[in-house]
Formats: sequence, C-alpha cells, structure tokens
Amino acid sequence: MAEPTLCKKKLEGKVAIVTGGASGIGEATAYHFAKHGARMVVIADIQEELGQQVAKSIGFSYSTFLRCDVANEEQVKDMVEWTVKKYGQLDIIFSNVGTYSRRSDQTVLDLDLLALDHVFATNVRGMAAWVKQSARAMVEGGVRGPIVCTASVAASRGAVNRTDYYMSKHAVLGHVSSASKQLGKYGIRVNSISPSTVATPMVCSAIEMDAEQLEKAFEPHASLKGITLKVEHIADAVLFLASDDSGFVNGHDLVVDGGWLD
Ligand SMILES: NC(=O)c1ccc[n+]([C@@H]2O[C@H](COP(=O)([O-])OP(=O)(O)OC[C@H]3O[C@@H](n4cnc5c(N)ncnc54)[C@H](O)[C@@H]3O)[C@@H](O)[C@H]2O)c1
Repeated sequence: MAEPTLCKKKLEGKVAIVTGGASGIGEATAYHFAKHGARMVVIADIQEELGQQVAKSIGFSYSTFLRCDVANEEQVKDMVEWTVKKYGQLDIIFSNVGTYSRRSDQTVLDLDLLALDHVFATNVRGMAAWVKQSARAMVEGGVRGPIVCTASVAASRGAVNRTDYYMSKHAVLGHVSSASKQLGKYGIRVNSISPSTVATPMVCSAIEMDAEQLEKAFEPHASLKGITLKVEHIADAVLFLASDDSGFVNGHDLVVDGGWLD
C-alpha cells in the first residue's frame, strides 16, 4: 500500500463567490471556504458594513466584499464579470441569499401577493440570476465549477403559514434539478443544501427569539439528540458539495436536519 500523504486543502487556489455572506450561513461558509484554501472569497450582500467586516476578519488578501442586490440581474452580471476580470476565473458559486416574507401570517386564503412578489424576487429570481450568470461565466471560461444553492427543509413540505417562503424554496429545488440536467454536459455540478432551523439573524428576528431560545424550541424536531445545529454544520455540507469530495454528485439536495421529525 502507498504511504499516506498529507491531504491538500479542499479548495486550494479556487475563486468563490458567496451570496448572503455578510451574515448567518453565508458568513460561516465564507470563513470555511477561506480556511480550506480558497484563493479568494468574494462576498455579495446588501449589508455593506457587515460584509466589509467579514471580508476584513478573513483578511483582505483572501476575501473581498461587493454590494450586490441579487434581485437585480444587472448587478449580478456586473459582479460575476468583475470577479472573473479581477481574479482570472470563477470556480465556485454558493448562491445562498434568501429572505422571509414581510408577513409571517401568509396563508393560502389571505395571501398578500405583493409580499409574495418580494420573497420571489429574492429567493427565486435572485437564485436564477446567480445560477444563470455564474454558469455562463464558467461555460465561457471552461471552468467545471460546482454551483451550490441554499434551499431549506421548507422546500419539500408545506406549512400552516409562510406560504410564499415555502413556495419559493420549492422553486429552488426545481431550479437546481433542471440546472443540474442542463449544465452537466459542461461538467458543472449543481446541488443544493436544505438546512432545518438554525439560529441566524434572519430567523431569530422573524420568530422573535434569541439564539438560545430558538435552539431550544427547535431541538425536539430533530431525531438526533445531544447536538445542536449550528451554521458551521451547514458550512461543512456546503464545503462537501463545493469540493472534489462530491465529484460525482449532481442534482442532489443535501438535507442537514438531524433527521427532522414532522
Ligand atoms: N436560518 C435558517 O433556519 C434557515 C433554514 C433553511 C434555509 N435557510 C436559508 O439560508 C439562507 C441564508 O439565510 P440565513 O438564515 O443565513 O439568514 P441571514 O439573514 O443571516 O443571511 C442572509 C443574508 O442575505 C442577505 N440578503 C438578503 N436579501 C438580499 C438581496 N436581495 N441581495 C443580496 N443579499 C441579500 C442579507 O443581508 C443577509 O446577510 C437563506 O436562503 C435562507 O432561506 C435558513
């Protein structure tokens, strides 16, 4: 048997974009990508101060922040072009931005369609714009880069409220599945992650709980006991899908829910 050799870092030399990298799951993943050798992690977000802070604490030699509203395709296109021009390539995209509805009481009978439009503009249109523009750059540059999108456990079930959010996350799975079939011929893998509830600013403010309260409230949902879901667990799953460790995985939704019990 050959002598074991030291493993190289999983993302050595790669250029990655993380959308929604100023906070929560995106922030944890931006750190994780840098820790695993990414040459540059470009953070896209609308929260400028927080985004700059994340890039600064990773180190400006390894990370940078650009303001980009994912609902605006021109901004998405500009950011992809800027990244390719500045760093020579785009290897990995983690399209992670998502938002809750302005209204938590979105039920089928009382659906506020303007609030639905807002959620869809970010969660569906924004996701589609990122997959489209980054895949175009990858095809053009001959890059067989992985694309990872954030769905949710809400992508595969219904709920008694937040109808628009649940609908939008179902759309993410449909989009990822189609993209994986269409982009496979270029060697581009497209997968998603589906976390269950994890304490991030988005969820804590929507549910009006602090992190500790939220973790306690959702702990009974997991069949797995003695461990609490943290954003780092999700970043681990994203890293798997973004690295060669998942080299033959395409069109897969990786659920990170500790065995969610309905
Ligand atoms: N936290 C959870 O329990 C959970 C569970 C399943 C799925 N998700 C999904 O995870 C993803 C990340 O959410 P999070 O929980 O880390 O929330 P978060 O609020 O901590 O992070 C989301 C980030 O997206 C940014 N953002 C929002 N709208 C934007 C836009 N139009 N353009 C650019 N940036 C924008 C926000 O500024 C924020 O920094 C979302 O897609 C969310 O739906 C979260």
